[in-house]
Amino acid sequence: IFKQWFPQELSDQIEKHFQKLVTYFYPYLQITFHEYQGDGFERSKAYVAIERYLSTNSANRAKRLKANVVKDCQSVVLSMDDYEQVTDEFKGIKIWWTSSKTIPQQRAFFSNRDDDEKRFYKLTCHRKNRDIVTKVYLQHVLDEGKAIAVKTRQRKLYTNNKSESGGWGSKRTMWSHIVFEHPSTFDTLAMDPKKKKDILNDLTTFSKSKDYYKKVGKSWKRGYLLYGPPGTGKSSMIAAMANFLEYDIYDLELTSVKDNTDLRKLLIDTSSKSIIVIEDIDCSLDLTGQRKEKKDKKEEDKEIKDPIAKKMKEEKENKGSEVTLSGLLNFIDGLWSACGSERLIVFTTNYVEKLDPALIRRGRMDKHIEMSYCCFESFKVLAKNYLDVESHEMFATIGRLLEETNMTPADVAENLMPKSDEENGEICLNNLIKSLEDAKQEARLKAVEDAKIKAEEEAGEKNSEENGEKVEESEAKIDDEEGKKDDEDLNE
Ligand SMILES: Nc1ncnc2c1ncn2[C@@H]1O[C@H](COP(=O)(O)OP(=O)(O)OP(=O)(O)O)[C@@H](O)[C@H]1O
Ligand SMILES: [Mg+2]
Repeated sequence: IFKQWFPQELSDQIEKHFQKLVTYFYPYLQITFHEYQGDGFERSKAYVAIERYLSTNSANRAKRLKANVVKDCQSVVLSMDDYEQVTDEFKGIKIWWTSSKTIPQQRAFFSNRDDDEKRFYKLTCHRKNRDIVTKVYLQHVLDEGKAIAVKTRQRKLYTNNKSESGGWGSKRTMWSHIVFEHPSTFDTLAMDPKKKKDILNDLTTFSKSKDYYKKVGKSWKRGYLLYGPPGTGKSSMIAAMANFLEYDIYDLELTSVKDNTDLRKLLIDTSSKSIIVIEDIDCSLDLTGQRKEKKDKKEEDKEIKDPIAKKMKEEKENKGSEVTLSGLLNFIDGLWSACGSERLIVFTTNYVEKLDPALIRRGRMDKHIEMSYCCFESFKVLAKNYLDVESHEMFATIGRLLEETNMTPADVAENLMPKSDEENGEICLNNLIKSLEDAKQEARLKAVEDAKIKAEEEAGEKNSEENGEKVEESEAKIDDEEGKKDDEDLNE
């Protein structure tokens, strides 16, 4: 009726003034957050954060909920259904959140598609609280939402794809991942309790030190070197660290990285809140022997005359990695390593003495952790985890034997694990004592054998020295005699 009686221009004017009048008396402020901003294909980060915030803080008060199964994640996130309203309170201020959507008018009547619907959240609050809501409350919502997202996300275990001669194609990504579900935690990890506490403190301090790192002018990362014999729990420790800090893991396979440039690209493509792991760093690449290798190569090339064989050899060599020690040093502590934040870099090795000192200096590898053979304290943790036994009369014997022999936690754990339904704690502890005694006996025999070999070697050396002296003497004798003969010849 309104449109019929008034001409278009006039009705526009009236509507404009009416709106003005309403805003003049309307005491509320409204802010909308759209799911997609502009032409973006990516969901707005603010929208996602608000969704998470509302789903945990207010969704239980809403009457109609919507379930979203988060992508490649098995958990269900409940959020407010469309056109639902919830109330939130912040420092005594009331804030209303409404979820809503706009539907394009031209949409075909029979169309079921909802991808052109535009969802948004609308915040309503009193105008007098404008400052506190826009400056403090919104920041609080976004931070909370982000923190909830981090807590509920599925953590991932990444590994690098092999880089090909042309680099990674546009479609292929540098890292592939699976969901990270390792059950190892610091509770299940058997090691000296003091050392464990020290590591836990170190990790907690690191994760809270964002501002401190900024203040001292360091990028927010920390290097750990885990070293020790095989089976002492280095890999388990990495998993425990990731579970404790709720970080992702990037397991870097150095031999599949073509060169230093690719190594740098991989680094840039890692996210924050992650652990970058290089396992068995001493075996991954012959980082120190590169120069020597090249010299040898020249000599070998001279020897290989057959052109086909030579070409095949060259091709084989080219396939290998060209990552150098300096490339790796820069990866850990160079300018590029400052991109991203909150990252741990962990190296593991069985032979720490083989590593280049530059690689493990403080600043690159800040904390060196030795994972050693099983001690009595570690055994107690394993006994509790594997057998639910906290004390037993056999513990004293085991403690003594562990001091006398070296056995890795992996071996101890294997002995403690029941192999059938009939095996109870006592049988398993007996098994452990038996294998500890065997190991002790074996070690003793080996020591005797080693001593024997050493003695033989020393005796051999002595003999050869004596022989050498004898040879020299006889050579001198021969020389003398020959000299005399020559003199006689000359005289004749
Ligand atoms: N300290 C430990 N606490 C608990 N379990 C352990 C410990 N050390 C080893 N284990 C057990 O032994 C197995 C092997 O351990 P892990 O793979 O962590 O050893 P590692 O030090 O990484 O060995 P490697 O040097 O050969 O890689 C694990 O599955 C774990 O169950
Ligand atoms: Mg390992």
